[in-house]
Amino acid sequence: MTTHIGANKGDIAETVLLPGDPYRAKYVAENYLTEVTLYNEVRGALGYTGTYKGKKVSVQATGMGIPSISIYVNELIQGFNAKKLIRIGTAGSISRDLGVNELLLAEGAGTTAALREQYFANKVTFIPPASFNLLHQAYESAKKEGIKAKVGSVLSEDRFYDDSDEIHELVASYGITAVEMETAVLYTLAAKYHVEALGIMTISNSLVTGEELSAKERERNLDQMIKLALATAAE
Ligand SMILES: O=P(O)(O)O[C@H]1O[C@H](CO)[C@@H](O)[C@H]1O
Ligand SMILES: O=c1cc[nH]c(=O)[nH]1
Repeated sequence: MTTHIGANKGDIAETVLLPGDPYRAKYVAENYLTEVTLYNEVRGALGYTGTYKGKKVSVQATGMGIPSISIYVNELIQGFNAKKLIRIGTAGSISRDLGVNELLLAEGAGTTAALREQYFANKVTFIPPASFNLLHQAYESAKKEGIKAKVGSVLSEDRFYDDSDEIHELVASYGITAVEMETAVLYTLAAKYHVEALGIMTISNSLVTGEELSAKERERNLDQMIKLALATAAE
C-alpha cells in the first residue's frame, strides 16, 4: 500500500496503462480485460488489474497534469514494481498535419513546466525520449492491427487554459505537433528509475482549426488508442 494507491504488493501488473480520466480506466477494464479486480479507489483514481490475451495488465488513472501523474508513476514504480508504463491520453493538435481523431505515438516530449529545475538541478535541459522498445512495439502493432498512428513529439504544459499561441507556434516550428499535460514527466521518471514508458495520444481537438470532438465522440474514438496500447502491452 502506498500513500495514494490502496493496493497490496502483487495486485498491480508490471505493465500499466495510464489514462488521465478514471472513467477511461473503468472503460478499459470493463470492455477489454477479463478476470478484472478493482485495486484502487483512493481519491477516485480508479485502478484495475485484469488479463488481456493471456497477459496480466493494469490500468491506473493518473488525474490531470504533471504533479498528479508524478504521484502515481512514482508509487507504481517504487511501491509496486511497475516496469512498462503506457499513457493513453488525449492531446490538442498544434499542427495542420495532425487532425482530430488521429493517433500520435510520442517519441519525444518538451515541456514549459519546471522539470529542468526539479530533476536536473537547473543545469541541464533534457527530457528523455520514449522507450525505443515500446515505441517500436507500438509502431509494429499499429501496422499489424491496421491502426493508423503517427509518430511525433508533444509539449507537456502546466496550463490547459490561457496557454500561449506564441509558444505553440515556436515549438511547432521545431516539429512538435501536439500539446498535453503529462508525458514529459512520465518519460523523466521512467529514465530516472530505469523502466520503460510510452505516451499514446488521441487528438481530441485542434488548436489550429478549432475543431473538437464531443464528449461522446471522444469516448468512442479512444477505442483505437486503447486497442493499440493493449496490443503493445501484450507483446
Ligand atoms: O485525456 P487525458 O489523459 O487526461 O490527457 C489530457 O486531457 C487533460 C486535459 O483535458 C490533461 O490531462 C491532458 O493531458
Ligand atoms: O492538454 C490538452 C489536452 C487536450 N487538448 C488540449 O488542447 N490540451
